[in-house]
Amino acid sequence: MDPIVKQAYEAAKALYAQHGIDTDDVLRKLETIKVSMHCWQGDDVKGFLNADQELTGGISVTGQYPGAARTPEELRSDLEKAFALIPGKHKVNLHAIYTDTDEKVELDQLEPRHYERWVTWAKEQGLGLDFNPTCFSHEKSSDGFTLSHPDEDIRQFWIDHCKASRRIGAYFGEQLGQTCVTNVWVPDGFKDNPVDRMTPRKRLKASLDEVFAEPLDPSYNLDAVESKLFGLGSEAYVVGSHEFYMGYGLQNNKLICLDAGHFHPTEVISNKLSSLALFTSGILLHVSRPMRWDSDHVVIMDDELIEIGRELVRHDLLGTTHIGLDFFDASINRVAAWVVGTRNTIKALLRAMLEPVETLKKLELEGDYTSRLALTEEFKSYPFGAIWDYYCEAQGVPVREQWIAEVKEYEQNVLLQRG
Ligand SMILES: C[C@H](O)[C@H](O)[C@@H](O)C(=O)CO
Ligand SMILES: [Mn+2]
Repeated sequence: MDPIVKQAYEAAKALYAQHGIDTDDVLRKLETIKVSMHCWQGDDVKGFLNADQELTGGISVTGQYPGAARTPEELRSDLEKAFALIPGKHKVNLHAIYTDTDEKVELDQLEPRHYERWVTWAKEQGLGLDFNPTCFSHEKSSDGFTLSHPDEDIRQFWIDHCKASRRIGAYFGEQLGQTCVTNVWVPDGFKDNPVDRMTPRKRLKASLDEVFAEPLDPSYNLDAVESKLFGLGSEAYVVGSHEFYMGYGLQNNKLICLDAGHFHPTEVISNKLSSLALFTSGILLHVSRPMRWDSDHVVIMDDELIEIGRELVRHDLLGTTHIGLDFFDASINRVAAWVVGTRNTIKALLRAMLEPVETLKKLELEGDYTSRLALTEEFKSYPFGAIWDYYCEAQGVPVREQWIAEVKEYEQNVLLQRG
């Protein structure tokens, strides 16, 4: 252990102890928290099934940074590099288009065997896997509709794809001994004001009922549904709105996925957790960073990330909340994007765990808002960085910015060789 890191930790530990916070305990708890790192940051949401297809569904990746993964092997190598720079053991979130198979297979025909190599790798790496049907970047979604499509055959195709996806999720869970969260997001919506807002929602509801009809062991697979306010090309109306999925999820005991970029620009998901948690058995988060729109920027330590961490910690929601990441930036090194976003998400949880929550709650209850504000502000400059550095060192990953040199070396030796 680096003596400077150790010394700084001991000094910080003593400061936190004055407020009854046991930093060793905090780090033991932090170690148990898994973040689901999304595979699609590694190749700009292309996947391997129909890699030539244009990215559709109202999402967009901008940037030309070299080195995107072109094969499952390359993507796994990049993920391994990122995980080597992130403390803790985590999960990888796969989209259906990230098959690893020599077969040419359609989305509605997918089977667990098309992901066997991912499972073998996840076992070797001690990682969990999550899953998502891919209801975009396909000729059958070219007019912007999938599970709510008016054409029965097309709708059935997407229903069958989502059913297949749940079985793949259950296979992941059973094989890896870690529950897989399979998250359904569909882009369906209208660019301009619709006349009939209700009928597409009726069709989406009926489709979901079919998708979820098969009972699966919840210790293997948990279903989630993800809403959205608008997308590129669905600015006026999205079928799967927040109200739609909140209703559907509550009525059908599904995890409700809150994506930080899927609401009005000033609306935050942190403020939703304490309400939803009262009525759901669990929540899925897509931690992202919308900039003026659902831009999916890399997650930074901004006010909203700090607040998400606080809500999860203060209300003891870590046991029932599945934390996933969802951003894609092709203008910077993609491995670095993962590392920055994932380290920040874990660090935000640590920051929240290092706050004197009981004292603050007591002050609030007593109506001493002056002390509540003053103490909250003072804690912003408490030395959580020293605890973080110690955690990184203890977990065998680079301390502070030392990881940047490793990414640069990997870029030279691996990413730039991809042409
Ligand atoms: C690629 C993901 O499925 C996608 O980002 C989805 O989760 C989403 O947030 C769409 O805006
Ligand atoms: Mn999302």
